[in-house]
Amino acid sequence: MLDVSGLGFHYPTSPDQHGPKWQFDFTLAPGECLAIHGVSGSGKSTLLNLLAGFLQASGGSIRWRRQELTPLPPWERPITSVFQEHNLFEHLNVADNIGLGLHPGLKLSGAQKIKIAAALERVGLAGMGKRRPAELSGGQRQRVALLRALLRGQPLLLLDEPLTGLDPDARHILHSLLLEQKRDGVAMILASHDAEDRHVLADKVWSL
Ligand SMILES: Nc1ncnc2c1ncn2[C@@H]1O[C@H](COP(=O)(O)OP(=O)(O)OP(=O)(O)O)[C@@H](O)[C@H]1O
Repeated sequence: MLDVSGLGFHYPTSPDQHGPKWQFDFTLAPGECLAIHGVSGSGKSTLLNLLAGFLQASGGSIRWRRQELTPLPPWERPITSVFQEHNLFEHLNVADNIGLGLHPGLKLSGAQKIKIAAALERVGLAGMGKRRPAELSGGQRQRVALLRALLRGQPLLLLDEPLTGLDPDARHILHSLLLEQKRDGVAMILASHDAEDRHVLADKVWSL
């Protein structure tokens, strides 16, 4: 169970200004998806960045299976994030970008390489493992970023508009991939403006 309690945050602003402030409280069970939506600037990315550890909360707690996560740096949290900037490494090919999710030093077994090729095929990118990210379309890069995240196998997944701009076929494939993750017990938080994504994936919808 993810238990977020009294998680507070405000962006530092100049002393005579008062920036926006948030306090988040919610729980999420393994396999559940919480969708958050709201107008631009309502704080969706702020919440995801707090959970991922890219922003430090001013108070409150984030507990996963009773472990307190707030003191941990992002890489020690049981969390994978897929944010809007896909953060692919341009000097690595597609297969190696995904392989980083399996082994940070890219020491991959034959079985892991086969797993990467199969994952690429699953999302309609068969045979594209040797390409560089610059040789892919925006939607293809998005799929690579999502695969890298999923193959890491972390129990918590944070998704910031992961399917925006994809064509209907690609969306359909990624919906079934994400539903599979839920069945495997992965808990997810999805920031999405898209009502269909929320309808297909979310167990709870929260308007910020
Ligand atoms: N580094 C920052 N310093 C000060 N204020 C910030 C900073 N980053 C974001 N904000 C402000 O915090 C608020 C929430 O921003 P956030 O990016 O979380 O919104 P969002 O709901 O994800 O928006 P969008 O849907 O446009 O991505 C906005 O008013 C924004 O201007």
